[in-house]
Amino acid sequence: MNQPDLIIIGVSVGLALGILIALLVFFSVRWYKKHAHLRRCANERSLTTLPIRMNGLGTSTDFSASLSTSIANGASDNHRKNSPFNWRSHQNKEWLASASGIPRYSYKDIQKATQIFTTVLGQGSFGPVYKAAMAAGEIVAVKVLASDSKQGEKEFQTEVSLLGRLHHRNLVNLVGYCIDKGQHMLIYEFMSNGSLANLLYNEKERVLNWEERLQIALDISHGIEYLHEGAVPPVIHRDLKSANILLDRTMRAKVADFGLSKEEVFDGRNSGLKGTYGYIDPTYISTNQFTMKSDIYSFGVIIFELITAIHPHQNLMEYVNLASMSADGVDEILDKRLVGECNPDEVRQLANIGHRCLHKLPRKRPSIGEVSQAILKIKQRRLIKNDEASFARSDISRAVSLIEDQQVELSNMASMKERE
Ligand SMILES: Nc1ncnc2c1ncn2[C@@H]1O[C@H](COP(=O)(O)OP(=O)(O)OP(=O)(O)O)[C@@H](O)[C@H]1O
Repeated sequence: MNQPDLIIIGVSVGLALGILIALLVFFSVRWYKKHAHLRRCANERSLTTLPIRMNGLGTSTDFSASLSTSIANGASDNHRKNSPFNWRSHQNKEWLASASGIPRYSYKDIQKATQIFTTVLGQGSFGPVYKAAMAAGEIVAVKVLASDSKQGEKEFQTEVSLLGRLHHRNLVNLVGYCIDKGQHMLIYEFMSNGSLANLLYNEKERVLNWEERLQIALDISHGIEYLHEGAVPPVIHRDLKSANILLDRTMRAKVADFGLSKEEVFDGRNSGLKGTYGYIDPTYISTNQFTMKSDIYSFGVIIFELITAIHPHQNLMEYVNLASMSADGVDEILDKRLVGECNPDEVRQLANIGHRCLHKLPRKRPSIGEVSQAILKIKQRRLIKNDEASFARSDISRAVSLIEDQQVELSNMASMKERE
């Protein structure tokens, strides 16, 4: 072999080696990237997995363990593979729990916090509600879903996943939940002044004054405004009523029970309707279509409850229809306890908003944004009037003190003259 041949062979071998090394590096980088991605995914999954608080002591990850177990079982277990309903519902449950971002408590935690379910705050269609003091000291309300409730599980899932992403100062916030020992519980912030219904209709409660009622109307409309216009996707409450408006210790109102898919209302026939009688939009009854404007209708009913303290089951709508016949008709149905204690113009303005919410045609009802604006205007007008009145008051007092000063000066001058 001559020298040029040797050079060609050397260069070829070198090139082949170079290509081999480049390929090796390329495939190593790909392998590394793929594994790094898988590791990241695994980390992300464990980050969104909720820890379970065990008796307030530390945390346990048996929930994430059960998640990975169920995934592994889902892949290997033929029975589960062949029954997609079971598998999907199980997977869904875990996803809801981990995606909601809300603390999960054990049954023991709740048992201890409620002192073995002793203080009952009330009873709803889902089951009893108890007062509880959590390990960290916060007072909460625990709603125990009745185990015989047909839709309990579904409502539970709906509410946990929904509430996990809905937060507003005029909504009753979900602060925890419990799925343990076959029990499902929802843990809410405690609303120490109970429901609006109780405050309006329980004679033992103190009377809500007009300012408070106006503020409550505004708070409710802000809560609904968040559900209709702030939440993505928007949320229709479907069961707005005074029993679902709760008040905190400063009498600020919050909307409760949103996201609960109610059982059908039973009216002697299988109507298929959801909601509470007295608050249901008549258009929904005839079309079976529930829209945001159906929530507006229910809010209209609540507005008239605030004005009259007459319960919808006590012919409220008949009184409201009569009142709508004249501009000052609402004066006749105003809560007797407010007569002489509030500005009749403000009552009429709020009633006017209420009438618009109750319009027979849903498209003629205002949006919740418009309702909030209109209620806010009533409050603003009052503030302006109060300011004007206080300015006028201060003007008068300034004039009086000026006259008094002048009188003192005159009498001083008179006494000086006398002395001269
Ligand atoms: N977060 C809370 N803080 C204080 N009390 C509460 C709280 N949640 C509920 N309650 C009390 O428990 C009662 C029952 O509430 P729940 O929401 O279960 O039923 P409801 O709204 O009255 O009726 P339904 O379930 O038929 O709509 C309420 O009227 C209220 O007195």
